[in-house]
Amino acid sequence: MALDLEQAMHTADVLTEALPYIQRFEGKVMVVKYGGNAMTDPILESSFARDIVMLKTVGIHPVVVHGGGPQVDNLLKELGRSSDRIDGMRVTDKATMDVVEMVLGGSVNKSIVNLINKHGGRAIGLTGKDASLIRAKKSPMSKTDEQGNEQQIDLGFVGDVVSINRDVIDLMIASNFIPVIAPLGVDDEGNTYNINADVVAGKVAEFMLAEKLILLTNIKGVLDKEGNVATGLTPSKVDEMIADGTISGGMIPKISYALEAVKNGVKSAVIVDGRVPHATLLEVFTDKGVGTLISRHP
Ligand SMILES: Nc1ncnc2c1ncn2[C@@H]1O[C@H](COP(=O)(O)OP(=O)(O)O)[C@@H](O)[C@H]1O
Ligand SMILES: CC(=O)N[C@@H](CCC(=O)OP(=O)(O)O)C(=O)O
Repeated sequence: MALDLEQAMHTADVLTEALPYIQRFEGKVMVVKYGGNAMTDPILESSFARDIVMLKTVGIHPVVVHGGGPQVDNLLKELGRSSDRIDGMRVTDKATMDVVEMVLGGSVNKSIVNLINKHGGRAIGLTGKDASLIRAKKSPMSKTDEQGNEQQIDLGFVGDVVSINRDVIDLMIASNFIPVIAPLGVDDEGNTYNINADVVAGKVAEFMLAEKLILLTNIKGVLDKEGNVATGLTPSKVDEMIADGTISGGMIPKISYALEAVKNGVKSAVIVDGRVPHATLLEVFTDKGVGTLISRHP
């Protein structure tokens, strides 16, 4: 009996600790990017879905943007195909684009929607093509070779975000739905583009002037040369870390677009370990949020 009371007091403490955060964030938009690498375990998937439902229930407006890179890799492999990545971007030819659309706009999007709804949320899945939510253009890319010459790289159907039609998201929020967005975009000619999910999350956060951008991934945060979680990152420090190879691969778009989102009006962005159960709740409702924080007011 005494133990039960102790447990109940602990629960009361936890709820009380959350109160100022609930009050502060009520009515605010939070964009949560759910990376394919964080979708690995059914327990973690459920804890993610419950966190999103919890945010909505206390009056915050979560907007989910998801990835699914490893899931695309799996289907490509089953089909006997593969694709290269350059600085975290998948080189996407027409046949790869079809697979990307099938996986991100299909199975991955629907399973996240299903999971959130199973936990009592009202999620609606959409891709950037629905109501032209994500206007895109072909992404130009260049890289400096070992001789110091700039080389143009053709990434195929990889897109950059031109604009986000926030009316669509506002409408869903106003009707109490949780938007779950797959990172596909469309241009004026109707071409479909594969866009890195971190880029889409950063841009959605920017266009929504979100309170927070939470990027869930499979590592503790941005690691410095010594392997410690880096904090207080500035654009020039990040450029330095990319140039010397400390930041590479999928971390390049993640940190770059998180910085850009904050520069363009998002209050804070945080790169957190999605392998920790309830990583989103910890980040939003406690002081114990961990990972790499980028904020306008350090
Ligand atoms: N400096 C760094 N700090 C942390 N992770 C890094 C760094 N440089 C490269 N990475 C790689 O970036 C990965 C996260 O990016 P990515 O695989 O695209 O994840 P997600 O699927 O969550 O978007 C990490 O697992 C790690 O391998
Ligand atoms: C252009 C590009 O790289 N697009 C990504 C989109 C999915 C994604 O970003 O998934 P994660 O967040 O799980 O890495 C891809 O094709 O893998």
